[in-house]
Amino acid sequence: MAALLSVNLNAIAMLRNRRDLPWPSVTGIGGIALAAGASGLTVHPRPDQRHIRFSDLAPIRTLIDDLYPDAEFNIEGYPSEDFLDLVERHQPEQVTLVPDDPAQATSDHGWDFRAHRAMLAPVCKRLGDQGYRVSLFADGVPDREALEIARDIGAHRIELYTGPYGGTYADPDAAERIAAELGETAAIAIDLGLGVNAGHDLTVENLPRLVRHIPDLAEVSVGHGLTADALEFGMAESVRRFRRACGQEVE
Ligand SMILES: CC(=O)[C@@H](O)[C@H](O)COP(=O)(O)O
Ligand SMILES: NCC(=O)COP(=O)(O)O
Repeated sequence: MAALLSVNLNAIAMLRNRRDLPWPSVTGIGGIALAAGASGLTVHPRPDQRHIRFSDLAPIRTLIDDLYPDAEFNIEGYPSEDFLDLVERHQPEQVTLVPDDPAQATSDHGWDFRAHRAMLAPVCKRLGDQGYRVSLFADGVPDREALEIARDIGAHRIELYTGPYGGTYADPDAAERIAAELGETAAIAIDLGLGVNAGHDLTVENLPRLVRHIPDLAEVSVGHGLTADALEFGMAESVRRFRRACGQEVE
């Protein structure tokens, strides 16, 4: 089955936060994404709320419950007590735990499962006992023993960190090498009974190669690249709409 697409709304929230105005509407754009067939919405609220605000979560939950009950809400973040509280108040279908430092500009690595086993195990149990699907952010390194730890502490899935793969946009040989390694890692995870998601810097251009290497990829979450794509492919229509608003005759 083809990988599902969860649309990450962080970039939309960041654009909204430039002004003290309610647009672009994070929930509104989320609704457009779901109406177009996205299987879910992803948010990665950070402690400083620099893009997703904690107050964005309730309307997204309501949007899905009221209009798209088959869609999934995926909340990502570092498992601080505040984050876990946010998750438990908004009940996403999936929680993706990411080893982010609050000062980090964006996510740039997966968990060190050996070093963080003791911290992650009770968190995975707490979330798993409440019925959440738990996904752990993982580097694309085919390290079976590390992935066994992820499985043993109760993760249902891993999310492969694809930042290094996204960085190879000008180097097809490197893209092929990294995609093969991600594929090898995914195959081990699947063999261990874990589902495999992927995300970070994915684009229309780099997704086909990735899915060739990970035929059983469950889900990708995409924000930055998808927002850039929406701007590029939506800009012409917006210019026509604004020209009409200016009183111009537009073909
Ligand atoms: C875990 C991951 O790769 C994404 O959620 C990414 O961290 C998005 O966060 P930013 O939008 O802050 O870059
Ligand atoms: N979970 C990863 C994710 O949502 C990726 O976001 P982006 O790098 O596409 O902005």
